[in-house]
Amino acid sequence: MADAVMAEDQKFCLREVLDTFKSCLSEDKEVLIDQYVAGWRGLVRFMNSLGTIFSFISKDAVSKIQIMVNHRNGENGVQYITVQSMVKYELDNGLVDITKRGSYPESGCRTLLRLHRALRWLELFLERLRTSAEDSKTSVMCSEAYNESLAKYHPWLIRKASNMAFCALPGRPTFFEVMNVGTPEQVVAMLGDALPLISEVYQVTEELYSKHDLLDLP
Ligand SMILES: CCCCCCCCCCCCC/C=C/[C@@H](O)[C@H](COP(=O)(O)O)NC(=O)CCCCCCCCCCCCCCC
Repeated sequence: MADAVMAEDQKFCLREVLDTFKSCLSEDKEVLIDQYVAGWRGLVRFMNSLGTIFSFISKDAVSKIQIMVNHRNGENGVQYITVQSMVKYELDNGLVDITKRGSYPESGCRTLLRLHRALRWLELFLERLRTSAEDSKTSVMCSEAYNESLAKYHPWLIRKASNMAFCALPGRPTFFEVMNVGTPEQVVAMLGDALPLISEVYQVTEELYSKHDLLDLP
């Protein structure tokens, strides 16, 4: 059993996780929810391997992932194949709380919006990692990326807890090792490959949400 767990762990490689995000866009640029959710699952697994101090973050991410999986497995699962079809279905059927929280606290639209905002954090953080010098601090890169993105949607206590957790991040060399991608040069190259795709997934979602006025869903 222990061996099986070890083998599982050894297989873990951040390249595969980021590749999942690459596979999120369909040919006609729709965002595929199964792949999007699989990408987040992989990232959460990576975060868990960094220590239990991140478990309050991973709990929230896991619960949002689970809400999306439940929509996909529900009787209207086919409506949730892409973010585009989900938005249309939920809006057409009045399944979204638009101005204040009410009957639909677990709508796909508001849940995915939270992950979407976190994707912006990821994009900013990975870009900082990619261009960082050897002696740069991951905690600083992480909190700068956070302050420019997710922080503005979080209350004071969450911001405080998040910034404390970031301080527990390992230094750049160890962080790169845990990514299990290869040499630092290979990590940087991999990030350079993955980032444009992550950024495109973010942009496509952002434009869709903006077009339907969904960027502030409660
Ligand atoms: C590697 C370091 C990990 C840093 C993670 C940075 C993100 C910090 C997010 C802090 C969230 C704190 C938990 C609570 C959040 C909720 O209040 C809040 C609002 O939800 P509500 O409207 O339902 O109430 N939720 C959210 O904003 C969604 C947060 C989702 C966070 C997903 C984080 C996954 C991190 C994956 C890290 C992978 C790093 C890979 C780098 C090579």
